[in-house]
Amino acid sequence: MIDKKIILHAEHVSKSFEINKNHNLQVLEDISLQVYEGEIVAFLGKSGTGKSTFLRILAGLMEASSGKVTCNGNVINAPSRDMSMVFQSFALMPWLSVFDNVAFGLEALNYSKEKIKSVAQAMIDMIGLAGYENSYPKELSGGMKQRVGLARALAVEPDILLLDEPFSALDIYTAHKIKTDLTELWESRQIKTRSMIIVTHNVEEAVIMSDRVLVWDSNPGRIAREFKIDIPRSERSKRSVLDLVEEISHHQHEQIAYAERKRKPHISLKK
Ligand SMILES: Nc1ncnc2c1ncn2[C@@H]1O[C@H](COP(=O)(O)OP(=O)(O)OP(=O)(O)O)[C@@H](O)[C@H]1O
Repeated sequence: MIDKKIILHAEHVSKSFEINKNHNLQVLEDISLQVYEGEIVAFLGKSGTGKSTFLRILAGLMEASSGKVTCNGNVINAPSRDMSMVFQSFALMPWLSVFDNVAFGLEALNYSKEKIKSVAQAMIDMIGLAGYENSYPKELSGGMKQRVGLARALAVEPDILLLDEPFSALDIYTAHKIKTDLTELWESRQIKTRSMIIVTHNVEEAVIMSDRVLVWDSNPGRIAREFKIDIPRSERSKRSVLDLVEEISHHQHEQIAYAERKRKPHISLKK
């Protein structure tokens, strides 16, 4: 068996926030994760399980309380050019045109003006925004804004793309189209990204897009279970993944029911 290369490695990551002098909220507890070259990993879980917090720690946007993250063997304690992030809220700069939003990250890479221009234009064409170079975010639909977010993140050719609920603000048709485009770019290797992590609440999205679904549990947040998706991506359709979607949804319902039972006081009715 050929050993797969680990690109991103989190070791025993915990995080707590100080709520007040007497109270720390433990959001993540002892999370370890290895992300390999060539895979898409989905984080699936209900709200508040700490998925976004963990993603921010992986991206170097937030410090862990304990534990360590390395990307390509380098310790992450600040944003790294090996990783880019795509946000649910798009996080575009409203005062910049589509072209300048996409070119923004390239300017930090000390590329020549010509190279910035050609890379940004190639990315705009690839992601389906040709003709909108001079538009401003306020003139775009949600789907187009997220295409700009993706083009900006991909332009710097990150090894890892981190996607924090990238489709949840979009209508289902637009979301479906962008997901399909992104997975096609990934499958055909038109993008140089070697791994992706996608945070989602949507079981079907996780199963259709990823190679591994990691189901999160809360209080404190942790990875509770892993489901491997062995169906080739090109053969995945709503029908072919139905059993897996049902199995994962069933697991999630059991998790929620168990948490509810723990939360509620036991009531016994005596005659
Ligand atoms: N800066 C912060 N200070 C205090 N608490 C925080 C902070 N950031 C996150 N939290 C808390 O950490 C917990 C996990 O939040 P997080 O956003 O990581 O969860 P999530 O699983 O991504 O949820 P969602 O799917 O709704 O985005 C929540 O209880 C949240 O209130």
